[in-house]
Amino acid sequence: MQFRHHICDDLAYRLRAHGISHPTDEQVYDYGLHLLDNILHDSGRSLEEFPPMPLPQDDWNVLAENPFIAEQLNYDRDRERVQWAERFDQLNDDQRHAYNQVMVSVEQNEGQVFFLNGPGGTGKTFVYRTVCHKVRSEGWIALCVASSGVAALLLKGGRTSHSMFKIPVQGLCDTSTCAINKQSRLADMLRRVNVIIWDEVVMQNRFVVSHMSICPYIQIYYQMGPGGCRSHNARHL
Ligand SMILES: Nc1ncnc2c1ncn2[C@@H]1O[C@H](COP(=O)(O)OP(=O)(O)OP(=O)(O)O)[C@@H](O)[C@H]1O
Repeated sequence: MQFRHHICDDLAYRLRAHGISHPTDEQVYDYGLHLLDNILHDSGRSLEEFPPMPLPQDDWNVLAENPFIAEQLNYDRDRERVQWAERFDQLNDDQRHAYNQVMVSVEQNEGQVFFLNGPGGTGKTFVYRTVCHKVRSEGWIALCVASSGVAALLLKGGRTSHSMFKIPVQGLCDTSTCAINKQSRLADMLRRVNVIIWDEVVMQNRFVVSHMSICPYIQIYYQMGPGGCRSHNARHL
């Protein structure tokens, strides 16, 4: 109670951004408790386990959307559509073949895994950007990850795969698991993903690749970059 004013000092602003034009102090503190509870839920705990902490009284879920989902949907769909159309018209035959294979799987929710392989500068990035624009123009989620921070910088909305999927950094083996609680907001977002584009996947430890391809959260990922990666259930393009 003693520190609540300091902990919640930016929440009045956030509530105003959500349409509550004059939030009372009680609303601000209650919203703060709700956010604390959300953070604890991400690690499988809850405020109820920490008496005498008060519990939130209002249902703030209707107000506070999942920030992971909001981030992935925060694209201007009309702009994405225009960018998709520009690129789609320019695809050459091979690129169009790869694009069509992936988009059929995405649209029909087939959950296939593809590897796109080719020499440097042959237009692999061009294809996956076209896929991304199409998916985002439909209001769907395209996750872009890369095995290195530098490669992730080149992707729109890109993150490193370790950061996105909480992949263990050390001691990877065939029983390793990603540190994602299935009740977390990150897991909720992953369950809604339509396509995952994974640049430079061949740089990844083989246990990461084989586990992600059977992970129930993941419907599809789509590898770009030179190299000869193989997987029993991947289609090579
Ligand atoms: N169909 C196309 N029409 C016009 N420009 C294209 C087309 N395909 C690729 N390009 C251009 O060619 C250049 C190289 O393409 P891109 O970066 O997609 O290759 P890449 O295979 O991903 O290369 P790397 O393996 O080095 O990452 C880029 O400037 C891209 O805009």
